[in-house]
Amino acid sequence: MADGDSSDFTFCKVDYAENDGRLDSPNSIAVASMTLEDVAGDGETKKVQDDKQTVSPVTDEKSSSISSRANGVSLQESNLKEPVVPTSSGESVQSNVLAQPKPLKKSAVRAKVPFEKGFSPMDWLKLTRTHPDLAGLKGQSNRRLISLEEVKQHKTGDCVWTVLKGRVYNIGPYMKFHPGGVDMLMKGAGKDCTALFNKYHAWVNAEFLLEKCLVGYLDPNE
Ligand code: HEM
Repeated sequence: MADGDSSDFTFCKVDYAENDGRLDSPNSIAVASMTLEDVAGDGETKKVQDDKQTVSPVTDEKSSSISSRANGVSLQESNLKEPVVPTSSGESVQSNVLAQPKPLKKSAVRAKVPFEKGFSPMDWLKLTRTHPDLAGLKGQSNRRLISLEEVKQHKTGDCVWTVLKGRVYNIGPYMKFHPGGVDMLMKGAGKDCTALFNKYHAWVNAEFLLEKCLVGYLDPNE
């Protein structure tokens, strides 16, 4: 920019001058103010944007407080301290929802373990397509009822059984493919892992992922 040029930027300036010093109701909010002179350097002064651009808040003239007509929420008299919730009868009720935020539910610490080469989710999908008997059924039906006692007896090697949402799976072949690692998956070995599963990733579609690992169903009469 050539000498003598001037530029003046003002961002988000709130004008309280005509507002008796109160902070609840600005009369105008300057969004951006910019004056550029001699932009092209040809001696001709051009005003790119002039004067204060103001956005007036939606104002209730009587009370000069901000009110949102779109959602019917009024901040009148509240001085923005507490949220005001509209009721079905149309009146506004003071709410302390924001004043006392609910404590966040502590979520489980999640840590992904790097995959060994050949053990990515895509490799698992390929394996399930080429090896239909990952459950190790050897011709047995995968619709039979299985007791928890029998599940407990399968905790090692290629035969690691777990119960998930009433189904019994052999998770042995899935071990090295599990994104949470072998150690984590082994916590479900020989027992019902539904609670642990939901704690870490209730959204995971195990029914699909472990389809070929289905051994049977947990006997509900136990
Ligand atoms: C038994 C069937 C299970 C299946 C099919 C399974 C599957 C998965 C899948 C697909 C992910 C990746 C999730 C994502 O990217 O958002 C994952 C991650 C994980 N899983 Fe499992 N899981 C099983 C059981 C368990 C159990 C019993 C535990 C804990 C004891 C566990 C702990 C974790 C952890 C800590 C992660 C890493 C967290 C993350 O994704 O950031 N999983 N599991």
